[in-house]
Amino acid sequence: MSPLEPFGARLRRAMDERGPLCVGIDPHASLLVEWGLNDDVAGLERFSRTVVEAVADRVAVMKPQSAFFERFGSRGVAVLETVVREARVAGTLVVMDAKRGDIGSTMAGYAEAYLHKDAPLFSDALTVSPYLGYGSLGPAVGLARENGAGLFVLALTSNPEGGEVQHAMRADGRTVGATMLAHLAAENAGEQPLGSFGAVVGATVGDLASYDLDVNGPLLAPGVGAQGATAADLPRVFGPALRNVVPNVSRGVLRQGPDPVALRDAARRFADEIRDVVADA
Ligand SMILES: O=C(O)c1cc(=O)[nH]c(=O)n1[C@@H]1O[C@H](COP(=O)(O)O)[C@@H](O)[C@H]1O
Repeated sequence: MSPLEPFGARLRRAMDERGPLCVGIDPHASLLVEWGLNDDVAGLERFSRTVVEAVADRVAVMKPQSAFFERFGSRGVAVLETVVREARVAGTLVVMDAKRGDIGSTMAGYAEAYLHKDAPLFSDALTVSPYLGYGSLGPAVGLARENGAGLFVLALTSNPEGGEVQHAMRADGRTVGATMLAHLAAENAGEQPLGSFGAVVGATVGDLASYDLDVNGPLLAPGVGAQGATAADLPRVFGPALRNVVPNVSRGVLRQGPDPVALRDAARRFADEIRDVVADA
């Protein structure tokens, strides 16, 4: 596997081989305690390593949530570096969930931090916020292309508050969320087998019939499990775009720990349910 092979192509293959499930690595303080760990750097490290060892050799994607590592300062970020490296070595693709977004010149710095192949936190893809204007993401798009990485752009997020921004109607009659999807479709035009610039579309957002989800890129769908969505909701939400959906489950799997067998079983149950609904669609 060439490190410069585009993320979209690598993701398509991983989804075909392993199914589309993404397991989140979200070391909430409450989960550390539930697992009998201390809410400290040693607990963070044990938690993350256990999750990686349990599932990284079998799921297509893992998504560490940077916030829960940053909370411990530089030592937490050092753990995050290890998690990213070990998960990638185990054969899964890593989406860094840091939801970065800033004016273009600063965005270039964030891009260097996550999307340059020599960066300590280099990840296969990064979540980014386009709400300083889609064009502000330009440096991240460029560096991702150069390094075979990808982006997941927040379009229609899973939280109930997102609608006030994302469903807002623009003067041209399109919603803000639809505009982000249109930018991504343009970014991915002509890419085979799948573009590298995905959208985040929550599994909880309900009927999206009025949105064109055909962006020729992956759709990261958080919200399954703890936020109330189920695999059975996915066909209704995503319609014909279901084939490109990467459902993320974090707490729904993590709450089954710390037993690695229980974590693996939980991931397999979600993966099986998702595979069945995709096959039936
Ligand atoms: O970008 C994300 O991953 C994301 C976007 C979104 O709209 N909603 C959302 O829940 N997420 C992330 O997905 C994960 C969901 O975790 P669970 O609700 O525990 O499965 C968290 O890390 C969230 O930050």
